[in-house]
Amino acid sequence: MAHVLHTPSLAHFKLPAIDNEPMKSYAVGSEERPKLEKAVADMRAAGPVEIPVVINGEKIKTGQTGKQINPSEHKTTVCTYHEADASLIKKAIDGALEAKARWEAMPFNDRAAVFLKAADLIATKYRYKLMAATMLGQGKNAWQAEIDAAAELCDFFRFGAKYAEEMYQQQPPKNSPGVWNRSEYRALEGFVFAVSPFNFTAIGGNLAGAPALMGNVVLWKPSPGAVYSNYIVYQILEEAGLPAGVIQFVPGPAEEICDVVLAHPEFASLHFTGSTHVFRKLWKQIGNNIDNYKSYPRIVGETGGKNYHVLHKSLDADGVRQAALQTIRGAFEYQGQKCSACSRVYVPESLFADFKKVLVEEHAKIKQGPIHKWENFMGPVINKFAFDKIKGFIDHAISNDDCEVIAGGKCDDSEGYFIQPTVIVTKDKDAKTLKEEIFGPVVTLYVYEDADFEATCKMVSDTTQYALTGALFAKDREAIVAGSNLLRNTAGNFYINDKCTGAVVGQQPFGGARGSGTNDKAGSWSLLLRFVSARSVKENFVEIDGFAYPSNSV
Ligand SMILES: NC(=O)c1ccc[n+]([C@@H]2O[C@H](COP(=O)([O-])OP(=O)(O)OC[C@H]3O[C@@H](n4cnc5c(N)ncnc54)[C@H](O)[C@@H]3O)[C@@H](O)[C@H]2O)c1
Ligand SMILES: N[C@@H](CCC=O)C(=O)O
Repeated sequence: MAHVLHTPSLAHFKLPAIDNEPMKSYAVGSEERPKLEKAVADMRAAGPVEIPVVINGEKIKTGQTGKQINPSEHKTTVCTYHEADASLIKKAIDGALEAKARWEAMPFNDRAAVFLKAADLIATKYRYKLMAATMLGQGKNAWQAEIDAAAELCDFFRFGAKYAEEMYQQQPPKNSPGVWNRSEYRALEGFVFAVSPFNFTAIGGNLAGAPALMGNVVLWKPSPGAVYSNYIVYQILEEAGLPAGVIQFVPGPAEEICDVVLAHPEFASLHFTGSTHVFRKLWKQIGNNIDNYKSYPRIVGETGGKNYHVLHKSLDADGVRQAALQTIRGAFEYQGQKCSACSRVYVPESLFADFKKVLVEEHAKIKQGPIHKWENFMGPVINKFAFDKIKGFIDHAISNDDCEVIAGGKCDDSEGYFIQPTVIVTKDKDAKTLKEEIFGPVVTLYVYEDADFEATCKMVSDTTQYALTGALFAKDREAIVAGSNLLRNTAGNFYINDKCTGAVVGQQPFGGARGSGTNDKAGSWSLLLRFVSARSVKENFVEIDGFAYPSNSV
């Protein structure tokens, strides 16, 4: 059995003050611009790197490899990664369980220090390298890489420590005379399985990092579309002092890995972000294995969205223009590959001509191309599968009499996976592109009669299975109140006169309900609560004279 440390508590430590990581602009002439340019150029010149599986700190080259390509120029490989197979996954689970006793016994300030140091390493020494890997591997431009791989990841680690500290301070409010009541927030028994998506480097770091911060051990299966950046995050945690075995980095074939992990009796929790159908499949698999587990697994999943902007007739000309500009950003930044991306817009008839005019004029100014060309607001979608899927939605709209493509619509995968930002107008409230998640740069507009605002809010609610993000643009305060109420359950993140993307850790805790996930709110205390199992401890200081109650006296 692993030796458990007995560490004296010599003080209650207070974390340093926590704030959002300041964002750099990368404008021409800024200090940071040439540094990032150099990091991207160096990474392109260096060619593909080789990434191992990491188990118990040991870098393992299995010889069974996959590759991550640069979606801006798909002939270029960003990394070749070794894949874990079933026997390595078993080894990873055994090693994690071995590492567990020491890690969960480590004082909180020491665990927190690892993540605070990792955040500082990301903000400084590794900022540009991590951003370059996110740009080249995941097709983000500089600004999108900054808000993800630098700012959000730092925020997840730092605010995570702050929320954990606050959670540990939650103690029973009452003690009867001669009694001391205490609450302990134990790590889960067993291990956590983190399965991360391609689209946010920060999400990968948080899926593995948040449970580990709470004293858990974690198997982290990254997405094939984000292995390079995710491995750098792993290495940063290692450099920050994360003990071997606490997070096992196991890229590889998703289904094979999931089959081994989800069948294991010590499987304690799934921490997933990705598509709704994969999450449901994994949930069913867990359900089917329920008799085999030592504990009831905690299932935490943030999944797809069909996010909306609703405009109200009270907007003036400036308000309409703002709504159009915010729609361009919300729908097309990072090529619409944010779970929060705006995918449908409901516009009152009286505003439609003006809204469409601004939208189409501004759309014509969008520059798209490889992300290492700085003028590009948009880059490629992640891979061939995504390209074909998104093109399928556009082709469907082109061939459908109820739909009109009013901007964009062209797709070109000759060098990279480029899909033009596409605007569709439909007369059909149940159009496919109004209902299904596309996860690409396609937005569908639906025009409603000015008098039908309430019915339209109901339509927004009833059209899809999702409830992730949404925005209401209005000037009239009564309309804002009415719309906010009518749309209450349509979005876990709701915006008033702002786009439906861009949640910031510590400011807008993120997550949706219905088909969009368990809404445990990434970047908040409530997420951390899912990775602990509380123990109530009552200590008694008083002795009793006998077992009988006073009421037994006669
Ligand atoms: N709600 C959120 O916070 C949030 C954030 C980011 C992304 N997303 C969602 O993620 C999706 C896009 O990301 P993606 O393309 O990486 O998602 P995805 O579902 O294809 O992949 C996510 C992870 O699941 C794994 N996976 C894929 N198929 C699997 C299978 N059959 N069995 C087991 N594991 C499997 C992948 O390898 C990856 O690690 C979108 O639906 C988007 O809305 C949601
Ligand atoms: N934090 C992101 C969502 C992450 C999903 O991809 C946002 O709010 O735009």
